[in-house]
Amino acid sequence: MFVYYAVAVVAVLIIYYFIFAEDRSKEPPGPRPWPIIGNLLDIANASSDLTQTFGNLSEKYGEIFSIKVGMKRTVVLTSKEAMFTVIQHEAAMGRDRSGLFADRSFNKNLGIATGEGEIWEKSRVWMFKKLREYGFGKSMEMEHHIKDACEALFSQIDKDSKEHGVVETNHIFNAHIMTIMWQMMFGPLSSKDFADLTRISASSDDFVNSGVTGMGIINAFPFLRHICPRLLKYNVPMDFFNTCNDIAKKLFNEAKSRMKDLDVPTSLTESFVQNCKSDGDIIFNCENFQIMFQDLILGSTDTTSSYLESVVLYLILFPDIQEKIYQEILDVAPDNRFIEFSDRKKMIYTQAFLLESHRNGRTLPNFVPRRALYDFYYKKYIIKKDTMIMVDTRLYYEDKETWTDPEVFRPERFINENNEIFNASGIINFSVGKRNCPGELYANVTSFLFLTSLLQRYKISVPQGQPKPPMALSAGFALKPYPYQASFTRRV
Ligand code: HEM
Repeated sequence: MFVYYAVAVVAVLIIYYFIFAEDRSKEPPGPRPWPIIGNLLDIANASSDLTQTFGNLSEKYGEIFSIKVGMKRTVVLTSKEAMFTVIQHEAAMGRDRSGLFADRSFNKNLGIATGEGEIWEKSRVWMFKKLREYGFGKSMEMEHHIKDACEALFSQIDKDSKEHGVVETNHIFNAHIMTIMWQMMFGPLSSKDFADLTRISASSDDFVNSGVTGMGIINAFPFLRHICPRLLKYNVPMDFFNTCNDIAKKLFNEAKSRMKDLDVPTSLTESFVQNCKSDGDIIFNCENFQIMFQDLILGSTDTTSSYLESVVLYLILFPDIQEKIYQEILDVAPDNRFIEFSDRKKMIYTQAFLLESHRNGRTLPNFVPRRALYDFYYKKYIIKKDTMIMVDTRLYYEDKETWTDPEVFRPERFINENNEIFNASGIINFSVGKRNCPGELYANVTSFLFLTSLLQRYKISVPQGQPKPPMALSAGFALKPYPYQASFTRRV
């Protein structure tokens, strides 16, 4: 009996596949999707590596192609022209708000990273304007927090070096980087804050370590998270989101009770609370605050930390390059003073190294998926309402016409004959347009200061007797090196 049912189901699927499949002739080309599973077989067959898969499909179908990820109609953009044109289109300002994305925000349109329309726009503008008042981007104030974070990192490196002779670099930056955003949101760190930071940091590490397979399946088939949550490790990201939400709610309520006795807010959170005047306000309410807190903590921490892990990897893989940066540091600060962000103008090679690290590290190669808010066209192709829009930056960064020798790690490609930085705009890791990454400056200041203060203090190398770690990167929430160890030898 079972065999008859199975044959009948297969027959229906084949009839659907060849006869009833919808007309997609005006959409970007791509492999024909199967009912229910879409193109998951093409994706799985092509390669286990998503960016490789997208590259293979792009070779066959061009700079823009269609796939169905489960039931979700998706277009993938692989050329700079396609990315820049589509991503900046007003119709492409939506986000995927199904499955995990919906669950993380109480099934509501909230926050910056997954919010849409008025809520997104107003939340983003308010948050980043206010952050600037509390130090964000203002060189000296933010540098002060970064300097403290570097000191804490050095203590950890010294301790690990003393105890083990080497340092495990996996996640070494995360907790320290989190403290920078924390202080801009809540003010100076207290001992209570350290307990919260440790909780968030631990659950964020679990989230990032849990891998992307389960989340990819949930993304393709959101209903499966209710059927087999444990198998798909659905609890791991949800633990992280719930931990963030609990802590944000607690801090919101604490600020609320403080504001009863205060006229002038002393932190961003108090400022937010002061604006919460009416219950129905769509921006100034506790739930929107909780989601914005998640956006900032997750948005600023894992990205910048993964990028810095790549930076340290390139330093140990290319000791000559490390030495050149160190010489530049000595030229600018022979007395070993703390290097400031304004010093970067005199540190052309260091800047070029950081750009080349972005080109190789890519960090968020698929950006954050967008959703088409209405039908629109790219060249002759229609991108229909509710289509997911993804990018893949690898082909662009490996394009020989653009980069001549993309396979070589060569900071000099960003320096012109007048010893000035050249083609910095070739780095597109922070995306473009009005929904680009609002944390670009923060990431650049943080990575510049972490790099220079690390090299002022240590010579970093592959531990003696160990093979060089691979340059290939591992995919997770962000792209980062496979775990590796490094020796940190004190210079001063
Ligand atoms: C190396 C570090 C970073 C990289 C490579 C990176 C990259 C990105 C990318 C590609 C997007 C998606 C933009 C789009 O949809 O077009 C994004 C969004 C976002 N990033 Fe970053 N980011 C980094 C650091 C940061 C930092 C430090 C912060 C916070 C200060 C931050 C906060 C955000 C937020 C809130 C969004 C959502 C923006 C929106 O939807 O309007 N990011 N980031």
